[in-house]
Amino acid sequence: MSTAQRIAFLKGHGTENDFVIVPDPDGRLDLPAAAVARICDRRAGVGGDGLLRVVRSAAHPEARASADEAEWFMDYRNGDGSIAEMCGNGVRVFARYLLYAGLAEAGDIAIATRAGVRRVRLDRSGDVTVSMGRAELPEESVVVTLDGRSWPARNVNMGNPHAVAFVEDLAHAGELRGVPPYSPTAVYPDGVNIEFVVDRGPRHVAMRVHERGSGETRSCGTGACAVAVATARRDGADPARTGTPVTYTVDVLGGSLSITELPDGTVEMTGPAVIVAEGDFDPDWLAAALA
Ligand SMILES: N[C@@H](CCC[C@H](N)C(=O)O)C(=O)O
Repeated sequence: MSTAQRIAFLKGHGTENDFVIVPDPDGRLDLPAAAVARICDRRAGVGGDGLLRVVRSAAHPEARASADEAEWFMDYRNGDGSIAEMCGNGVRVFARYLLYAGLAEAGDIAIATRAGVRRVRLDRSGDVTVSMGRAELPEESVVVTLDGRSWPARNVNMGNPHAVAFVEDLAHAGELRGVPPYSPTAVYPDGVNIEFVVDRGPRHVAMRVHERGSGETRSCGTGACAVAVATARRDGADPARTGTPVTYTVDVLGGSLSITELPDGTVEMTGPAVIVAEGDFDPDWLAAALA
């Protein structure tokens, strides 16, 4: 057994969008993209759709300015190691971890992300609610193509980019092995998360998602918010105009999320967040992954 210092990790998920959580309060760990991809590898690593590094805002250059408002920064990485601005399921799991580790109290927790500070409400058990900020709906949109069929997709930004396509049948989405082609690609210079959506009933939809940097996942929180807002506009609902909140249930492969758009334009997401396991990286394995 190596005598090198052991680094802890945990595993968690939110509606089966799963994450490796790496506590690094003082921001000492340098995690290059290749190391993150190795850790998230489902065969050769711990396995996960993404990685959540838990860093004190004061110890991270991208979050230092938010340190007075939010003690902790969610350094989110996709499964391929790329950096994303925001992760909706991730921020619920991140908050659950803070409580689990005794780093925060139940109630309201502010968490710094690359998309800004997000406020999270949670108790010792039960669902977690996050104020996800406002959805932006840029005019430029794309056409998404899959298995020889094409659909227009609504452009929604939840801090990260989404293209929401309403389809007749989720089976049309096949296995979503690669990035579904979209055009014009210039609309999303940094890539995009693509949601395929069907109606399930009044204010109730189901989606599948191909995530930028992770492939098809069983859930995407920011994607579910984007879907709820795009569906509301399609249905002629706009809380900012009517003053009435609108709630959609969004089914994902890994469960269900409740998304409410409020009259002030902000979006609230409620769903589960689970810590599954904790352990240590083998120091030699980690050293090789970091090399
Ligand atoms: N699964 C996440 C989104 C993670 C980031 C995304 N893949 C991106 O690159 O923007 C969620 O729950 O929101």
